[in-house]
Amino acid sequence: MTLEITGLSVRFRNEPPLFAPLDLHVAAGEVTTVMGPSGIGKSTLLDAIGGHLVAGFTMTGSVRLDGQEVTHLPPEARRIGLMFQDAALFPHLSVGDNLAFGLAREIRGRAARRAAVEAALEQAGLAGLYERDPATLSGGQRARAALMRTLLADPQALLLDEPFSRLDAARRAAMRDFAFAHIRDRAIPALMVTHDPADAEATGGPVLSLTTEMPGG
Ligand SMILES: Nc1ncnc2c1ncn2[C@@H]1O[C@H](COP(=O)(O)OP(=O)(O)OP(=O)(O)O)[C@@H](O)[C@H]1O
Repeated sequence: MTLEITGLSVRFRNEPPLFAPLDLHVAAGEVTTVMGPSGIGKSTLLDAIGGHLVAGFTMTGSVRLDGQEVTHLPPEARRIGLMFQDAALFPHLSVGDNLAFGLAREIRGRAARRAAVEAALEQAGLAGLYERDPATLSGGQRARAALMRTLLADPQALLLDEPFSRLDAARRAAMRDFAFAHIRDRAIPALMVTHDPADAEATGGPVLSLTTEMPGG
């Protein structure tokens, strides 16, 4: 799976575009880091790619997954996973049911779905916590559960918006390894917004700096 962005720009109402038109190719299993000053439109860029732009914002340009144009598809048809720093688990569902909520529809039947969730919990270092109330998890456990819920939807691409910024240094490194290993294993392209150069370095991938400078201008 590859992610290809061509001439993408976003504006709010009739204001000037947030950033210069963007061309970007993210290879399978690669994480491209998006950096840039506060307010330049990093989160908005991810919203545009995922199809989640809020009212008032419009985009031009195109988003393709494996060569297929998804620009005009609703978010659920794009199958692009989004993980952000405040990703919350549903408080009224157990940890396991939170993950089951994310589970791809292709996995059918109670037993098969339960088994898929148990396996995912184990991979995330959360074995045995299926019935737990999310409120009783540690911050790191919650973050892993939220990331796993996103991964279980079998996304074709992953958008990470400061996913690790609430974690302490040790958990942060562990979560990064966990996330990047999944991205490589599943050979999906990923874009990660971060303010932390250490996050960018850990990806081993390219860094994209959003700017308002127009090319040649
Ligand atoms: N609902 C909204 N209505 C109007 N303007 C908005 C709305 N949401 C965001 N903006 C504006 O759009 C611009 C881009 O915001 P965005 O959150 O994408 O920036 P960012 O680069 O992710 O910033 P940060 O690094 O601070 O998170 C900002 O100027 C912001 O004020």
